[in-house]
Amino acid sequence: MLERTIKTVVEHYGTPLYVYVKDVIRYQLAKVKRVFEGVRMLPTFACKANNNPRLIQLFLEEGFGTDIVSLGEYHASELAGVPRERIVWNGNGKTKAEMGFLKDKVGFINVDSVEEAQRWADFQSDANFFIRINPDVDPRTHPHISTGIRETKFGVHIDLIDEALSVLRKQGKKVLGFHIHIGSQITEVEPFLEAISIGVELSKKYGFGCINIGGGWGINYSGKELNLEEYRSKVVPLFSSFELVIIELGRYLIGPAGILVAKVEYVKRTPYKTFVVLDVGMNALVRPAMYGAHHGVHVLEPEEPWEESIVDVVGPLCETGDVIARNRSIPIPKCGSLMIVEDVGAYGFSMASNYNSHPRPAEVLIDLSTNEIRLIRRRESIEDLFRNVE
Ligand SMILES: Cc1ncc(COP(=O)(O)O)c(C=O)c1O
Ligand SMILES: N[C@@H](CCCC[NH3+])C(=O)O
Repeated sequence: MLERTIKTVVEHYGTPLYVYVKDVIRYQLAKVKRVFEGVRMLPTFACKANNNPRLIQLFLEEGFGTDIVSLGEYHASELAGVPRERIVWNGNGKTKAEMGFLKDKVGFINVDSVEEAQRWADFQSDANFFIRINPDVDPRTHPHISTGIRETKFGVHIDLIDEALSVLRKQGKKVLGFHIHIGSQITEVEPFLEAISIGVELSKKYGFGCINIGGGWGINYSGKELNLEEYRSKVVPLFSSFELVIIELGRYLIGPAGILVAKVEYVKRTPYKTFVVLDVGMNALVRPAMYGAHHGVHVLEPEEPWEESIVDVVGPLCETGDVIARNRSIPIPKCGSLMIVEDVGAYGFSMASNYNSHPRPAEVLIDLSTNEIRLIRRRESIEDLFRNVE
């Protein structure tokens, strides 16, 4: 059924195309809600994973707010209609211009350093402040997306908490608690348990009844994902005495709901290797090139006779690293047929670029239960690329 819908959608909107499946979003949301049953919380969606306001709206309808890191993400939240009291502002490099603009437009501000705390002296704000701590816990994920070990640029070292707190309090800022976010695509419960336990102990020591536990839940790209039963049984009991627990999930909510639909231009055979050449590459999906990330690929129409080969699935860009999938055993696709790249709902479109002057793909939201198909971002045009040229 999904395949038939995809063909219909492509007839209307062409390729390359990001397609999000509402039914999967609902499924992910239900799983998250089940984990936190009985906990007093503010769940937020991390807009950096996907900034489409029409998707943010789906989370808003389910009681979510947003985690933002820029004026652009604030604007995405505003377009979606997210109320101030549900917006959490993160970032290790908040500019004074951003501080002046956002100081009374967000409900929560996570302060990343003593130096940032000092900069807040220039601004009045009645927002709720949290101090992001660096718990020095290894999340056992890709080094580029590991944020909670002491070598990374994020968070206040535990020895500097008193200083950050006193700087903010002297300014009359309302400090409600600690924020902990140790990284992304974390598939083991232990690092969460370790880091959040540190946050909980510190909250007790400082008398805080609120805590922000960040995001980072890992999804199943290639066999392993975070075990939510284990998370519920080991981590959630830590929250029993808190009056507010904030979470900032991105990937878990939207990652599995997105696919990238590409067209197979042709199959190139050399004496050494076979390449499936798509009409899209690292310009629309940079994760494989950037992190060596694995995304499942699915051939809709195999060549006859059916022949499985080991191939590299590549894009059209002038970069050797422009690879979507490396050394995969898949059926050889028919030229001109469609190929699907899986689990790209998070950090797919939001990290897409115009490299080699390719316009970014369109985005479509589909609901398999009602057959509803909705274009939620039109394809960029060549004119869009040069709109700002003077
Ligand atoms: C502060 C903060 N919160 C939340 C997130 C969302 O992370 P994820 O998409 O892994 O849930 C990130 C990204 O890692 C982040 O930096
Ligand atoms: N961009 C990363 C996730 C980074 C999370 C940001 N704090 C990825 O694609 O996996």
